[in-house]
This record gives sequence, structure tokens and C-alpha cells, in this order.
Amino acid sequence: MILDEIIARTKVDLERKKKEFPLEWLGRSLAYNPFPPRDVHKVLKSTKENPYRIIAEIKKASPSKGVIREDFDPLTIAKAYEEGGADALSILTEPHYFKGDIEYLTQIRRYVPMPLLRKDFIIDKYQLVEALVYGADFVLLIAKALTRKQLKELLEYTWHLGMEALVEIHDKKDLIKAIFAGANIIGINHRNLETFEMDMSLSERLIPLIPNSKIIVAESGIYEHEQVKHLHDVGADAFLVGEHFMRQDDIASALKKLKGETV
Ligand SMILES: O=P(O)(O)OC[C@@H](O)[C@@H](O)c1c[nH]c2ccccc12
Repeated sequence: MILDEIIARTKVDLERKKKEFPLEWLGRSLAYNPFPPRDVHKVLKSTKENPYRIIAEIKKASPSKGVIREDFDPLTIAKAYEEGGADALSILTEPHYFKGDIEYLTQIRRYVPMPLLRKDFIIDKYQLVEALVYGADFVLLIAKALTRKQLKELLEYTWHLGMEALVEIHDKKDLIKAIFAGANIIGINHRNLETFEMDMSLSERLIPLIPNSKIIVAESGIYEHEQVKHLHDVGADAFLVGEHFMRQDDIASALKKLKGETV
């Protein structure tokens, strides 16, 4: 199972990092944290003026597609996303399967003003402190990768650090976990992380079960404005889009088009 494999690899990396750079050291640098986390609720909640909130993803590769973008410069991509009007950015930091790098967070945070999501397989508080130190405003927590207790603990520690979390779900069981943990932002991933199968109707089936107060993010497999419109009609506030943008020459125009603007 690919999710288990990625998590096993993440654990190995984590043990190594904890030895090389213990949490106490990492925590110490926070006394001078130059990157205080910013509020993401306002940015992600759909409004009449700006109904389609876009979280634009920076991702070089994925386990299902291999390398998606050869000519990969995270800063150039971040600028194009800013120009296109992205509301937030999702930065893959997982190094082996997605060819990400935690340093991208800091580099991008210094370069563009949008809030940043650390997109990784978070299973330990250490990674949350790391996210904060490197400049993330919010983090991904995958319900399927965590027990109820772990999810709740990691979510509460995320808030303790002043950040927010996008809690990702793929079925009713995950949704119950997310609600139980108290998630404010719920992401519905149309892609099954264990089989890579896509189910674009998942949002319309799960959204009616989610309390109104939550911010809802539709994730994966989004490439055209019609989909965004439909997902917004069924209740999504924001849209997480990666591969479609990564395959464009003119990323800024693609983003505007996805929002339904004429370019
Ligand atoms: O590239 P896409 O199909 O637009 O999907 C983006 C994003 O949803 C996807 O990268 C993603 C969603 N959840 C994840 C969890 C881990 C890694 C990646 C993901």
C-alpha cells in the first residue's frame, strides 16, 4: 500500500532528523521566529466577491505520475501563482515520492505574500514545529494516516503553535474522525491515496454531511472552470489544484481561466 510505504519512509527520515537536530534545538529558534503564521480562514472561505478560492500547488512529481514538470523552479511558479490570483499555495515538502523540499517553504515565504500550506505526511509533532520554523501558515493532516487520537493531538498542537490544519478525508469514516478531532478546515481528496483511483463525485456525496461552519476544500483532479463551478454549487469554498497547473506553460493565465476570468 503506497500510503503505508510513504509513511514508513517518512518515519525513517524523522528518526534521523530528530537525532541530528533534536526538537529542543528546533524549538529554540522559535524565540526569534521571523514567520509568524497568518490567518487562513478569511483567505479560504468563499464569499460573493471572490467565490472560488484557489490553493495552487507546487509539486514536481507524484507517485502516481512520476515527474510532472521537468522545468521546475518553485519561485518562478510561486510568482506566476501570485500573478494569477492564487489565494494560498500548497508546497510539497516530501522529498522521495514528490521530490519536494522543506526549504521551498522559506524561499517562497520570502518571495510572495500568500499563506503557505506544508503538504507532507505529518505523523509527529516534530514536523509541526518544523513547518512553523520554515514558514508554513497551515499544514496537511491526512485522516487516513492517523488514528483518532493522533489526529486530535496533532491538530491541537498545530493550533497551539498558532497554525491551522487542512484535515484531509476520503470517506465517511475519515469525516467522522475529522469532526471528532474538531477540524475547522476539511479537505475532500477525490484521489484515493491507497489505490490512486479518482472519484470526482465524492465531494457532492460528503459535503452534505459536513457542518456548515466548516471551510470545505475540494482536492485533486480539477482542471477546468466547469468543475470548480459545480463543486462550488455543492458547497466547496476552495479548490486545491496541482497537476493541471504544473503542466502549463502560462500558469498565471491557466489560474485565471480556472477561476472563470477571461484572459
Ligand atoms: O495534482 P492534483 O490532482 O490537482 O491534486 C492536488 C492535490 O490535491 C494532491 O497533490 C494531494 C491531495 N492530497 C495529498 C496528500 C499527499 C500528497 C498529495 C496530495
